[in-house]
Amino acid sequence: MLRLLHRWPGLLAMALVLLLSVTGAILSLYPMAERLNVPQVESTLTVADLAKRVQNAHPGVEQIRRAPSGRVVAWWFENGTPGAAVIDPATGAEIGSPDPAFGLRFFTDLHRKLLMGDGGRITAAMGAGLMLLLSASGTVLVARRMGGWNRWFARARGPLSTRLHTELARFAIGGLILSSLTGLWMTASVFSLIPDTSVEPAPAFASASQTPLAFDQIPLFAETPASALKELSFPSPDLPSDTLKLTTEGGAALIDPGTGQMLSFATPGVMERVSEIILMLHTGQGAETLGLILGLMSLSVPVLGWTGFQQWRAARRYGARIKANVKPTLAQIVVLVASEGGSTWGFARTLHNGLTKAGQKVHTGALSTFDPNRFPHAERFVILAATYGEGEAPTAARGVAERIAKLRPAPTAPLAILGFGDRSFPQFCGYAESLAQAARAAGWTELMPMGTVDRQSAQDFTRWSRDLGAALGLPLDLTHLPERPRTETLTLISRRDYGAEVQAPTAILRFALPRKSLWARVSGQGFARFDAGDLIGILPRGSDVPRFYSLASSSRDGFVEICVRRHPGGLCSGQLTELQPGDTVAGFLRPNPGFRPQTSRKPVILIGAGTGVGPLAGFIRANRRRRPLHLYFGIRSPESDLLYGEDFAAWQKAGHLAGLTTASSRSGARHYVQDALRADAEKLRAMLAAGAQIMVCGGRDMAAAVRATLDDIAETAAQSPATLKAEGRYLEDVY
Ligand SMILES: Cc1cc2nc3c(=O)[nH]c(=O)nc-3n(C[C@H](O)[C@H](O)[C@H](O)COP(=O)(O)O)c2cc1C
Repeated sequence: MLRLLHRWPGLLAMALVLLLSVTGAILSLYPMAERLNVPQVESTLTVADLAKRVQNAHPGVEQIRRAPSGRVVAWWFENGTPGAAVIDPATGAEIGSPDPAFGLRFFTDLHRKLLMGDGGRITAAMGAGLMLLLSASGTVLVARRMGGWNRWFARARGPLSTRLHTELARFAIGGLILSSLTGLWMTASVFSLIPDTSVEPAPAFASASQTPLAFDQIPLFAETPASALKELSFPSPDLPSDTLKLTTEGGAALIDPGTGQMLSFATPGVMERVSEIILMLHTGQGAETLGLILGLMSLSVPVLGWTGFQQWRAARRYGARIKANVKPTLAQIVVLVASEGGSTWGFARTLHNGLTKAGQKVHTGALSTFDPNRFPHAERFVILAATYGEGEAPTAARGVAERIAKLRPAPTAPLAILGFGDRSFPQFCGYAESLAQAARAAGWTELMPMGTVDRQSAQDFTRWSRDLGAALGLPLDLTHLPERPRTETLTLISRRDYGAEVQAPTAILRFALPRKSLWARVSGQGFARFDAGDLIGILPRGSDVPRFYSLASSSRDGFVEICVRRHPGGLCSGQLTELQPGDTVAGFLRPNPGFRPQTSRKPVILIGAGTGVGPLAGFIRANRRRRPLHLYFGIRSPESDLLYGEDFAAWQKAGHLAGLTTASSRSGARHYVQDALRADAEKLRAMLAAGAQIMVCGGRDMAAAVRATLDDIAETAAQSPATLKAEGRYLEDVY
């Protein structure tokens, strides 16, 4: 409920809340700028001195006002015309126009009333109300996420967007609550919803017969420092019994200009003082540093909005579809999920529903935010974890195994782990295995031995669910019906064929970008935004199990390109390599952020063989900044399967590709790509010493041979693939 209260106002009113916070942050700069720019009154200057200086310069002075920033403005009426100016209190001379600068007026109007009238004011107030709702619900959610109020300052866990959202919220929430509450108060007072209890001194009349005294003869003027002045009104020359009126923080007094006597006095009421403090807290006038801090806090709103939106999208994709998710603090069984592509969430949902039906209080959430303190009543933990790369964690769960290994004490509730993977990878369920080892290292009790699910096998899952049921003493026998991924239709526009002569029939297939709705474009969903190296899942006809291919293009190229080799008997590769322009396939996008060149100007050594050149070609095509990219490409024969052979010369000419080395295994000297690397050892070492990154894409055997060769070539431990990997400078996309 609380989450909904946080999410929907956030999403619906994002634009309005953003506008208010950014304009608020801009306006917070003005009071400080004003304080720094206007001359301040000397500490010894009295109201009498100031009044005299101004009157000398402008005998027709009607009023002097001093703002909290120290800015003194005088109004006068002389020779039949009114005038006003900012005054230098040291001389009484004019130093500028009192009208606010265009920027200040514009941003104030935008902030207060969206450049409209009362309708804008009410909308802005609604924005402030929503900000208050978001901040208040966010406060409780942060406390919940951290595992209680006493852990408010504990370290935030999880993927970057989640951490950033929590950290910023902790920094800014107090300021946002203050600004929205004070903003609401100010709008309410504009609409007279707050009683005006300002007290005025009782009316009084001056003795009309007396000539006005010099200001320093008036005791109150001589005693009051000019720094305490708020407003001084002079008597109207047309009304002989009119009085002087002096307003300071302490109150307002009416004074007889002829006798210097105070005729009446009023101190401000509680409400008036409260209103003043609220005005100061909201505008920063009179509290400029606080204003700047509040402005800085407001600036966190755009980032909070964006990271919150990212979390909503991630939750919508997976977690939000978990029905009857019990609060973490009340859960008996906690199911934690580490997934990249989302299919493991589908299994988690089946498990969640099965356990709930069996009468358990179950909470299912992402492993990335795991913190045992969030689950004080947990009796059992279950981790469902997919594996990526070479036995590595899905992107969001990186670092969790290391954290688990350091848990002291380990949770008392026993743990069951189920790994999801693919037996054709050498590190089958390698990440789940690392988690199991980490749990052992921490001394976390095992509920049952680790289970595995190969290629999302429903049978494997059912078998494991029975074992889990036995361990929990519950009748579990779960059937998982995989959800068909939501696909889009891709139409082939062109194909280039290679390799038939060397028994490696391969095609570069180029599809048109599917049409995107405006919403998909704005939110970057599906094919709206992707990079070379991301994956496309293709659902072949006759199967609900997707096959993944690395993308050889980015959305900026305006097409979707993949390289496919036809495997004997391969269902998907067979269908793809038979496509003709105009034919369609069903596909969906899966981001692969772990395989991207680092942003830097340093060289990149691209190593690929066969269809593995696809994403590498995509990086080269996208290399508009002409970073030095060196491609080592293993093929069978230059006459037959040199994929992108027609493009390399142009890319080299355009500066997109700095070096190209091919190694052909079925012609001439029978070279493999690792032989080409060995021949270039000197050059490679120099590039690595210059901070180069290595990216390898292709078959598993090729990748292993490349790793071994580079290990041989490395002269120092710092250049070894293991060290480079740990630094994120050695990336592999292997199949
Ligand atoms: C790029 C890529 C790399 C993978 N690497 C491994 C691996 O090293 N070991 C393994 O057992 N499974 C590996 N898999 C298989 C996935 O772990 C498996 O398909 C899992 O069910 C995906 O779950 P998810 O959709 O929840 O992310 C890999 C899959 C892909 C697409």
